[in-house]
Amino acid sequence: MTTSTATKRLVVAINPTASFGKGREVGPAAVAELRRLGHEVVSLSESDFPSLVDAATRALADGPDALVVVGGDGMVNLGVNLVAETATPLGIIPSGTGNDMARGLGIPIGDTAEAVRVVERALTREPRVIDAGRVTSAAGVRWFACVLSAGFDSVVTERANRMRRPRGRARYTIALLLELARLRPVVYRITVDGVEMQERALLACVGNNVSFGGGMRVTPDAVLDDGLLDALVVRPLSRIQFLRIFPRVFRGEHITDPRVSIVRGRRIGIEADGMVAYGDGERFGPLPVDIECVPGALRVLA
Ligand SMILES: Nc1ncnc2c1ncn2[C@@H]1O[C@H](COP(=O)(O)OP(=O)(O)OP(=O)(O)O)[C@@H](O)[C@H]1O
Repeated sequence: MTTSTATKRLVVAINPTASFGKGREVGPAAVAELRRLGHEVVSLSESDFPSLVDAATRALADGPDALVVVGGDGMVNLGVNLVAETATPLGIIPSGTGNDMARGLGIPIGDTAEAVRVVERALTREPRVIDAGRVTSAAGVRWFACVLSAGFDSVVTERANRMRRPRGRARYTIALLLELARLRPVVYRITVDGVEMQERALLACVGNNVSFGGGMRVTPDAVLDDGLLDALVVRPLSRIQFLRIFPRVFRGEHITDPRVSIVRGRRIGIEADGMVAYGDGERFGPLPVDIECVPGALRVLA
C-alpha cells in the first residue's frame, strides 16, 4: 500500500486503568481520531504494564514514525524508557491523575481532540528535543523525564500502594496523613557534580520538569532542555510547618523557605538508608541512585 507523506505509522500504547479507569475512553477516542486523520495506527492495550512494555517493544521493532502513549506520567515513563536516545519521537495523550509531563510540555489536559491535534501538528515538523534523566541503581538503568523523588513522598506512595482501599485519590490523602504521624528526617548523602553534602532531610527530589504529582511545582525553575537537573532538598520541619509549606508547593513558593534548597547539576547521586526512589511516579527501587542528565535524549511531539 502506498502512503502519502502526511500519513504516519504510529504505535499507540494505552493504559486503560489510568486515572482509576476514569480515562478509559481516551485511548480508543485518540486512536479513532488519529486513524480519521489518515494515520496507520497500531493500537496496544494490555491487561498489565509489563505486557504493554513487551507489546510496545515488539511494535517499535518495525520502525514506526512515532510512539504515542495514552495515560499519566507512568505511561510517559514507559514511553521514555522505550525511546530515549533513539530517533523515535514520543507523543503524549494525557488521561492520568497527574499528567505533569503533558503540563510541562504545554499539551492540553482533559481535551483528547486538542491533545491529538498537538500530536498531529508536531508530526509535520521536527520534534522538540528535551533532556532526560538516566538513573543507575542496583535495579539497573532506567530513565525518567519528569521528577525522580526519594523521600517522604515516596514513603507515602509506598504506603498508598500497599492499601487496597479506598480507591481513587483519597487513598493518597489517607496514606499521607498516616505517614505524617511518623514523619522523621533521614540522613541523605547527595552529590551534585562531584560536590558532596550530607544532611538530615525529609525530601530529596530531582526535577527535569517543573512539577509532579498533579501540579506540585517542586522544582519550579527546572528547564526541560537546559542539560541540567534541579535537585531539591527539604530539611527537617515539624508536622505543622510541613502542613503549612505543603500547599505552597503548588505555586512553587516553597523555595523561599530557608529549609528548602535547590542545587542544579548534570550528575546527581542520592544515598539514604531505607529510602526508595520513584521516577515519574513509578517505583525504581531502593537508593542509592546515580542520576545523569542526558541532554537531548528525547524527541517529543509537543
Ligand atoms: N493494563 C495496564 N496497562 C498499563 N498500565 C497499567 C495497567 N494496569 C495497571 N497499570 C499501572 O498504571 C501505572 C501507570 O499509570 P499512569 O501514570 O498511566 O496513570 P495514573 O492514573 O496517572 O496513575 P498513577 O497516578 O497511579 O501514576 C503503572 O504503574 C502501571 O503499573
